[in-house]
Amino acid sequence: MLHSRLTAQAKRGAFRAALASGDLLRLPGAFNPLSALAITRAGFEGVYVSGAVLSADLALPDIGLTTLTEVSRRAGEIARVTDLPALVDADTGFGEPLNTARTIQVLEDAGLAGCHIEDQVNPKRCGHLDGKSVVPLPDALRRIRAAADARRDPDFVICARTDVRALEGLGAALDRARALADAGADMIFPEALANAAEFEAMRKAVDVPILANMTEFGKSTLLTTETLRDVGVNVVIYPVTLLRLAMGAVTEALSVLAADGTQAALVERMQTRGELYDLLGYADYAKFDTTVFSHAYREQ
Ligand SMILES: C[C@](O)(C(=O)O)[C@H](CC(=O)O)C(=O)O
Ligand SMILES: [Mg+2]
Repeated sequence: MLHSRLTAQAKRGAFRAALASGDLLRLPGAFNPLSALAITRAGFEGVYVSGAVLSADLALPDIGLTTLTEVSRRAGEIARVTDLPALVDADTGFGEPLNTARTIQVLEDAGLAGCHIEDQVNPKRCGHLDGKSVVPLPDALRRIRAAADARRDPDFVICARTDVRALEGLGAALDRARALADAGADMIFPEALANAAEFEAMRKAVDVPILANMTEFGKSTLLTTETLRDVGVNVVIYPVTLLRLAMGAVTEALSVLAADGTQAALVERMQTRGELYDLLGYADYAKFDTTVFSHAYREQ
């Protein structure tokens, strides 16, 4: 009931330990707190909070329009319902290095286990689209140093994302990843690597954990968990997968509803009332209510 019994600190400690284990941690993107419950129930190792999903949820494109307040609030709502660690997309840090420092503290307070900060120029865009650009290396390093210095819980994971691969090639991405790790990044998110061989090269280039972004309709081949494990990836995110599936179902359902004049044909594909209540832990709330009621009754 109320879902998470763990403090944010405990989740961060567990995330650190899991990263150090060398196992592959799978983090599907939650599009709301309820989907975070489903991810938890399904046995995944963590929850990802995507900037693309958060923007889309507000009916906005992913071009840096969302604010720290919006992101931290939604990410906090998601993080608090699960015992799993939640990693959030903090885009470019929401401003200059001083803003990035504040971002880290706000996200710590919101109960996140970590976040990633990228080296794109503002306004940023999806890492799998053309036309993006990155800041010079010294600026990228300043963002990461500011983030690392600001953190109060040493277990809060600061992941540095570099978007250099799609712009300057793999060699430049490997160089930048090394420099970001030296500047204090706990993990590297090399955006838009092409294939398994490139992840393998990244694995060899840095000593810190690396993250693979298995987003659909992008520049990266969709690799299986088996392949990702083989090349030594530590974290895999499926950032927009659940939202894309849900919106696919929504779009189709609307046309069936409009055509048939009833949702009857759709019912068998729905999560049932019973399944929803089970996921929510409805029975536990009812039990709690009874306890409160009996207690109050005895007092009278
Ligand atoms: C990971 C990402 O930053 C996100 O916001 O989820 C996006 C995902 C996407 O747009 O498919 C990105 O890769 O830039
Ligand atoms: Mg993003």
